Amino acid sequence: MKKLPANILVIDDDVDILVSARLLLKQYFASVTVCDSPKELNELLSRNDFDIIMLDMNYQKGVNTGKEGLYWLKHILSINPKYIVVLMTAYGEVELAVECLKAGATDFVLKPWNVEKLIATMTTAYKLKTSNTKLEKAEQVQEKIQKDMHRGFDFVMSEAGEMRELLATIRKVAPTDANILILGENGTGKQVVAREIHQLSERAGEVFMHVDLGSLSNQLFESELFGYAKGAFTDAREDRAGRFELCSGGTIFLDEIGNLPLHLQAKLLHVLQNRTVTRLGESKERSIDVRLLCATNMPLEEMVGRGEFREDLLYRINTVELRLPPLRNRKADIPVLVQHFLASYNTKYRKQLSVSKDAMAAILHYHWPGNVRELQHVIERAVIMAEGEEITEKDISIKQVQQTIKVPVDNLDLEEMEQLMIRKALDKHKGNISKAATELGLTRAALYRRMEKFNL
Ligand SMILES: Nc1ncnc2c1ncn2[C@@H]1O[C@H](COP(=O)(O)OP(=O)(O)OP(=O)(O)O)[C@@H](O)[C@H]1O
Repeated sequence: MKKLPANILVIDDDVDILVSARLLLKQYFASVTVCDSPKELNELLSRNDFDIIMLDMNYQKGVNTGKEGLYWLKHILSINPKYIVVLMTAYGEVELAVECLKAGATDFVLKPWNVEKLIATMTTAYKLKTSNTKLEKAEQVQEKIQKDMHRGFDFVMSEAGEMRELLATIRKVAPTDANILILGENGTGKQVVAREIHQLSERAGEVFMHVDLGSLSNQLFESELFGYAKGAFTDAREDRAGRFELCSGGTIFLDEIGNLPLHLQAKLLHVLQNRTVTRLGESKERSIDVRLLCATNMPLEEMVGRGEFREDLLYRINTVELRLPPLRNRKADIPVLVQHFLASYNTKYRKQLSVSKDAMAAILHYHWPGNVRELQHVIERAVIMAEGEEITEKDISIKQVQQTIKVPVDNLDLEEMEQLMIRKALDKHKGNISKAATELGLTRAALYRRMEKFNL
């Protein structure tokens, strides 16, 4: 028979009872700790994460009032009201047992016990513990999910051109449990890709937890990620699980990992190596089972060279590295993304707009410093502003199109100069190929060839 993964503590001053409880329970449950004095409770509870505590009612020879048991029951529940306590009472102590149930005990067993009844009681108590934990986790996770609800995280990517290989890699690595580091400029879609990986993994039915490390202060970083015990700091009014515990079974996405200060990098490394977390203000370690995805727009390898990022942490997080190219280098994605955003904003603003050829040409020739995020905003604004049936070039408010590109006079790299001049001409003429070609003294075909060469 498969043992239940329960961690049980049995407290009784009668050593014979402890020996037989241990022998019996070990056959059905993963871990059984025994102790002959409730005075050791504080120490035991601070070091271990017990699922069920089996507590005797009397600890002094000749005293059978059960008052001591009631006292220790209350003591345990004052440490954490969520503890599952099963009491051991003798025949004739029914009134006392009822009093204990009112005080918060989960159940009681009669001594001497009937083996089947004892195992059934302990199994039910363990199921109650796990469903309470799931409920607690669900409530806390719900809060985080609610925040994400209004955001659209549909993932679209062209199957053509530059992105084909990247898509293939995403599909290949997603179902594995490999740690993945996603690199790319701001707004290139690192978070969308992380969510897609989670969706394509075996953990899809579990939680996806996004943690923006860039927005957490040092103090918050530890309590948010690892949780805390009541009283660990001034505002810690109750025990709270951290994000790692909350998403156990699922995926954790550490965004902006490059912002993590060195001393916290060491803590994170410890968690990843041991697959356990210790809540602030506690000493016991709790196991976690999470898949790790990280993202950054910072050059982590250079940071390792400068001593700003731990090399051992880098190797732990980048089993697979995905580089999301900036939007300007993945032109095949632009029409797909435009249609995607157009469809969703048409629905949102109750319109049926399409994009005119001129507008699409301008979009294709812009260099999108803000990447997909900027494109999304531009399309939303255009949908709002457009008056006819089409989005025209004038609805596409790409301010930077008009900005002058400075040609560095000390740069003598001919290819780079050529690229800059072409971009400058295209910007000046808002993506109009004929006008840009005339200005550059090239035929349209020659300009197209160069644009292809430079991926413009
Ligand atoms: N491939 C994509 N398909 C659909 N939407 C996308 C895609 N890539 C990006 N987006 C949209 O662009 C916006 C920015 O994406 P996301 O937040 O994933 O980028 P990021 O690289 O994580 O940005 P930052 O580095 O600034 O946090 C989001 O609103 C997202 O929905």
